[in-house]
Amino acid sequence: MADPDHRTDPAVTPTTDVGPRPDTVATFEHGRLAFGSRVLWDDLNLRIARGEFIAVLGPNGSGKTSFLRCLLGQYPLDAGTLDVTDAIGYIPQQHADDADPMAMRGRDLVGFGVDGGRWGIGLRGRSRRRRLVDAALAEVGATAYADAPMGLLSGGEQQRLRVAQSLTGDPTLLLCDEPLSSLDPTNQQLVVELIDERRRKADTAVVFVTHEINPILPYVDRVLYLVGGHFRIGTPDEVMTTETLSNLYSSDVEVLRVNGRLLVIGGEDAHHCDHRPEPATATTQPEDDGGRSGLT
Ligand SMILES: Nc1ncnc2c1ncn2[C@@H]1O[C@H](COP(=O)(O)OP(=O)(O)OP(=O)(O)O)[C@@H](O)[C@H]1O
Repeated sequence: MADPDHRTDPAVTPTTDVGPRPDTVATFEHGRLAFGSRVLWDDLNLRIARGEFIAVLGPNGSGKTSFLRCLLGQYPLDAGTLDVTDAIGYIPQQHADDADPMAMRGRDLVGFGVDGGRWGIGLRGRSRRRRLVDAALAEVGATAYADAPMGLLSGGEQQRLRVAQSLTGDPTLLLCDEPLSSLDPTNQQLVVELIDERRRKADTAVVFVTHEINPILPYVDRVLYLVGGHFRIGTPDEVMTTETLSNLYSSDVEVLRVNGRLLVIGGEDAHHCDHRPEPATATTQPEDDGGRSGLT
């Protein structure tokens, strides 16, 4: 967790602890990712511990999926280092499935997690595959409909199968890219509980990209909030405040707590400044920015 010595702003954790630790699944040190002149983040120092639940928040285009892609090894950092476990499970955005939903059964989808969809695996491979698929289906309670075509299943059942697919490799780090979108509140709750159960049972770290923090708020240890090349890291109580988000968005944002839920007013509108770097303002950092600005 936070190293008090690195704190420049008592409200947030700007630069989290760095250095090797056995209970760590990923460590960014001075990480920077940019596409051309567009900097998504710079000087990112973040250690993700076993069993930790991290929510990645931010407006469209702020770099949430790119953050997952870095962890998956698909996007190399432009500067700094990333040390990450290779035992990673991944729940992609729902529309990422490209197979015919009526031609594919649930267990086929889960099997892709074992062999990536390769054909021609030998007999020994097949029995191992079946064992891993059955175990993953049981872990998420999806055995009963594993042989039905995906296209006949509800959104919640389909998402359960995607969670199963992500667990076949026994991950120590589970990356979730908006797994709740297009689910109703009941199924959102079921899927979050499933993911959190895995976290608790196997001490698997969870990095959860979402536009809506409320369904996961009770489970979240820390938030990584990305906006237009800036970021904040800290507990929900530290980051999800009027002061911190107004500072991050460089505009008025109000955070209200209503019946245990967070209501953020203004942030989504403000995000459209994410192309804001201009020569005159790009190098101007808020006083408490602690060097976390990604603007160059
Ligand atoms: N391979 C790439 N090459 C160039 N630009 C890219 C690439 N990948 C992402 N980007 C750009 O980086 C920015 C961040 O994209 P990313 O998909 O990470 O955002 P996001 O926060 O996940 O957005 P959303 O909430 O809409 O899913 C976008 O402007 C996107 O166009």
